[in-house]
Amino acid sequence: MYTIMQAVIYAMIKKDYTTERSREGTAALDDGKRSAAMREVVMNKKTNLLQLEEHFYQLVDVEEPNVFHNLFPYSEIPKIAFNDRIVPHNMPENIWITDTTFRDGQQSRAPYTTEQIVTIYDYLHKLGGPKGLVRQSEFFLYSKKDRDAVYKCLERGYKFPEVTSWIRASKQDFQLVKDIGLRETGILVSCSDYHIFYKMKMTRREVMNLYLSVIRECLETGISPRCHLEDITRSDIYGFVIPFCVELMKLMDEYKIPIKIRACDTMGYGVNFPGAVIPRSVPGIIYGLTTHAGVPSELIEWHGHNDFYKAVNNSTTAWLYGASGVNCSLFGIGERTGNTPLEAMVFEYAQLKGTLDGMDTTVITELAEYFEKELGYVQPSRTPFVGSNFNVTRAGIHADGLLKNEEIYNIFDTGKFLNRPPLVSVSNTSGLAGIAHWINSYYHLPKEKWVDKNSDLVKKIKVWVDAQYEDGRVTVLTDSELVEEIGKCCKELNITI
Ligand SMILES: CC(C)C(=O)C(=O)O
Repeated sequence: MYTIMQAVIYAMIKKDYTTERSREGTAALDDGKRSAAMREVVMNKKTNLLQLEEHFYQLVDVEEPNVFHNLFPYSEIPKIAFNDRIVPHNMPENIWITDTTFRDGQQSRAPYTTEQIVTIYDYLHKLGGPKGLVRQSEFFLYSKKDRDAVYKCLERGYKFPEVTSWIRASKQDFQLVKDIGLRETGILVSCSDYHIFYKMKMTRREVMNLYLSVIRECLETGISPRCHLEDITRSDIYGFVIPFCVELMKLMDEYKIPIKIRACDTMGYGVNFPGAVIPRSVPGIIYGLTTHAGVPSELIEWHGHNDFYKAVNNSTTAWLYGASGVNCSLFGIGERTGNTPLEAMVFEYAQLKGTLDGMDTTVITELAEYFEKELGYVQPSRTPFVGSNFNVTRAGIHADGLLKNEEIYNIFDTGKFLNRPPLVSVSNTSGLAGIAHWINSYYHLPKEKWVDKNSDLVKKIKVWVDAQYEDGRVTVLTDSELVEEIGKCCKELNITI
């Protein structure tokens, strides 16, 4: 039972919250007095808080679906609305990446062979480093081929990425997870009224009861459930998600088995702008889960999609506001526009934490090469970190800068971290500096042997390059064309490089 003081605080909070909700049709977030009171309650009496939340956040069992047509009017572009409620930063001390290359990733392309899965899994292990920052990876268990891949990955004996599963939510499948020797499984618990009413044709109460009974069955088998709250960015956070998560936390207390919450931004509607309203606000959702549903950070993961180009920023935002995990797929390969690219979050991690903590970023280049050679997957050339042009400059003026000091036009030491030193490609806009840089980097010339942009060789090549474009050429020059021409010019000038 909670104390009278806590009850008073809650009455205060509830009054405030209810007024806000009716005023703005959205959730209460933070403001000075209330959050201080909340924090005090959280820090002093966690269990009591959960009891209080239970009283406070009851399921709102609506008769008609709330599909937020004010934010998502289907025949118009979705809207981003603001109530200017600001949520405090709350980055957990430990943050990490989880992987869905073999689940969401594989859903959107031809299946990988068992051998390919094992090779990619090896790479993920190496990339995550000794601290296992690529912490988990999830696998289908549907077919024999899926299960073979799991067995082969388990045989590797790596602690990280931990192999987890994705199954149909049924007793037999929970048993299968257990028999294979896995500890955790993902379970689909779609949470927006789009899914509850239109897809499942149920009420919120019915769906919640169904989910809770399935999760209870999973816990009975001794398996830790990871609840994938599909379409959370179109869901009623306070009317469904939080009451549901409060129930999940109670089950966790009862069974003493961790229950994870994966917040799935299925359609990529999440935004990270301060003061945006839920359900689109990523900070607001994470705040609601940690503060109102009492879910510990280490049990919250964000799963993003890139429909509005926001997958990376939203995932970083989830970290910043209290989710320990971000769920990603390699190169962002996933449904429609894809998921949060795993390699991007490696660099987000390093930027937020000031260290790679042992992650081996050169593996990203190896993986990109593997995907190209083995799977025929060529990265769009301008893709950050892995596209053929990500650190290639064309304009002469930029090449001039690169020649003077690489730091001017390269994002970081890409040679060191990705085995990809910056390059210039030669075209009509490269200028003398571009050609000089190309020669120096292509032939790996030591600094003392660098050719200067005013050298006879560079001037001669420039005449040849200009002539190509005067004849109407529109493409960049290939390496072999340049090598041939440089060879000829060196002969004529009687020099070697
Ligand atoms: C199917 C669900 C879990 C998902 O991946 C998503 O919502 O994006």
